Amino acid sequence: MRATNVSFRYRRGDPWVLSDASLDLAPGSVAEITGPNGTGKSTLLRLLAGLLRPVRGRIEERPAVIGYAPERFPSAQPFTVAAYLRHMAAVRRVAVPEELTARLGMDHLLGQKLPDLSKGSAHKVGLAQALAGEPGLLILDEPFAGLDATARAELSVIVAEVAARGGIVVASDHQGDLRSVPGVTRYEVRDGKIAEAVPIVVDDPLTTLTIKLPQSKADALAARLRAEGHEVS
Ligand SMILES: Nc1ncnc2c1ncn2[C@@H]1O[C@H](COP(=O)(O)OP(=O)(O)OP(=O)(O)O)[C@@H](O)[C@H]1O
Repeated sequence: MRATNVSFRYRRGDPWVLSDASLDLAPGSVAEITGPNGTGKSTLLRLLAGLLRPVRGRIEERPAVIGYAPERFPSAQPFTVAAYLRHMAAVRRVAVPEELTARLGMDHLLGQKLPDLSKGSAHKVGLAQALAGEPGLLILDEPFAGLDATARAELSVIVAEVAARGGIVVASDHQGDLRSVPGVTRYEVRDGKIAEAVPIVVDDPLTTLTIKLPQSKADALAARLRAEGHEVS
């Protein structure tokens, strides 16, 4: 799949979010999308998923079965979890993700109404519907946020399985969990472009650094460090 010279802005007169941005994704690849806050990561993911159309440029060879999980699951819908998953599977013409709900530890949620779910549980519903049907393209916006440790570990395994089957996985991931998946390529969205980021050396042991700085500069430094792939809490 290929995005070539893609430019996008939400409205005429708005600043361009992406400008002549290109990205090549081979079958079986896992791409982590990084970048400072508000730089266009979610926009890029929606463009790749086909939910937004480039204003200029083109996206080609997109796999037929696409799974997309947004950063925030829209839980204000009058369905139970089971009914929602059945409905989405029918709309997408894929199988109901029964095995996946067990793997994500959400079988006990199936009878609950979507608006009654906690944020983490609602997030799992979004993931389960995206993972249904063995997607050839899996787009995940901050998939690990709000998940319990067991579900986080299982999701990494599922992502690796999708890639091993030849699927393309593209995800933003502030938490850094995706890096446990072998062969992840990191890309940074910055100034409207997409560039391959410096690879993280997984074997390099992590250390914790305490930094004291003026409060007013903390957010900007945290964003910069996250964009470089560091864990910041
Ligand atoms: N629906 C929308 N309408 C208009 N502008 C939007 C819309 N969604 C996002 N934007 C703008 O597009 C730019 C990129 O936003 P986007 O959400 O893609 O960034 P992001 O890198 O995912 O941010 P974050 O790290 O905070 O999640 C921002 O300036 C944002 O305000």
